[in-house]
Formats: sequence, structure tokens, C-alpha cells
Amino acid sequence: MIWQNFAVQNCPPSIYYLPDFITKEEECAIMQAVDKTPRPRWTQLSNRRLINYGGVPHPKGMIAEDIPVWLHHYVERINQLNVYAEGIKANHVLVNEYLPGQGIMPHLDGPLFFPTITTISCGSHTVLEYYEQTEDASGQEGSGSLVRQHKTSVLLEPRSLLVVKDDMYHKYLHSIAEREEDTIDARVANLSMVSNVHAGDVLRRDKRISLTIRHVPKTSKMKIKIF
Ligand SMILES: O=C(O)CCC(=O)C(=O)O
Ligand SMILES: [Fe+2]
Repeated sequence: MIWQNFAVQNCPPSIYYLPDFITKEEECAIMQAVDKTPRPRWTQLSNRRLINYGGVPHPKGMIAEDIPVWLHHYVERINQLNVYAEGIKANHVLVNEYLPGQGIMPHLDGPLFFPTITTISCGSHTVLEYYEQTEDASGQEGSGSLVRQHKTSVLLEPRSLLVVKDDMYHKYLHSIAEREEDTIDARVANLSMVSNVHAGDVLRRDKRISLTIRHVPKTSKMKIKIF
């Protein structure tokens, strides 16, 4: 599969959207495996819950942990695409679970990850929104007053793969609004790449599981110092 053939037009570089990257059976298997994950593995946040697999990224280096066997197949599928760079392989999977009405605040993924990321969506669609953040023109330099302007949106259907790099990784903040339904409008940049969804449609959200499969460049071996 040549992921470069799936570039989303009408948005800054670079987003790629691959519908039906996984089958319904694979989607079901992911949802079941995530469902079975023991409670202590989860980090509960106010508006979603998550699991780090592969370790917890850290500025001093991620202490690598094994990725569970059920995820190897999907990590391998991403590695076969060669999205990161020659010889660079995924070593981290972030599982996010969103119930209808939940989301994630505008943010950048930051310097701990290789700046090309991949996300598989399961269980429900969502709309990923991108914002340009600039210092308020009326505010004084360094006042810290920031304004956010909507740049583009991407509809993520269940079973799709998203690949994000370049300015869409480094420059524009992404978020998922805390909504129970999404009204699809012409600001959705990949509307021509989805079937049976049109501007004006209202899509009700269901529980969504996302797998964000990334490469964490800085890893460290745990050292136990004995004095
Ligand atoms: O769930 C998603 O698709 C996005 C998650 C995300 O942006 C993150 O965890 O950094
Ligand atoms: Fe993110």
C-alpha cells in the first residue's frame, strides 16, 4: 500500500487519510482486546482514558517496555508502510478511549516523538480539528495572550488510518471537541475521500478507540545505581 497516494488536499502539508486500512474483524479484535485491559493499566483523565504501550515517553529517554502481542500485527502493518524514515520503526502505541461527549484539548504532540505519526480509529468516527495559534496582535509582545484560529478539520472514520507530518505535526494544534455529535461541513478537508458522508450530515458519536502508533527516538536502559 502506497500511503503517499492518499494525501488530503486543501490543507497544509501534510495529512494522509486511508479509509478501511483495517477490516471489521480487526476493528472488533482491537475493541475486545482494549476492553479486556485491566483497570490499573489505564490512565483516567477527565475527558478520556489512555494506555501507554512501549513505555512512557520522557525527555530523559523512554524506558522501553514490551508492546503486547495482540498489537504486534498493527505495529507491523505501520512499519511495512515506511512512514517514518528509512530504518525507523514504531516503538510506542498510545491507546485512547473516548466516550460520546469526550475529547482532547488543542495541543502539539511535541519533541518526544518522531514527527510523523499514525492513528488507527476504531468503533466510531470523530472529527480532528486543527488550529493555528498566534500571539494576540493587540497584546504586548510576550504578554502570553494567544489566539487560535480554525485551520482545517479531518473526518476520521472507523477503520481508517491517519498519517500526519510536516507543518500539520509541528505547527498546527489538534483537538477533538467534547461533543456527542458532529455536524459535517465544508471545512472537513477530506470530505471527497469518504463515502456516504456529505456536508450537512450530523453524525452521532459512539465509543471510539484510537491507536496512535509512533516512534520515540530517545530511549534509555534502566540503570540501577548501587552506592
Ligand atoms: O485520538 C486521536 O485520534 C488523537 C489523540 C491525540 O492527539 C494524542 O493522544 O496526542
Ligand atoms: Fe495528539
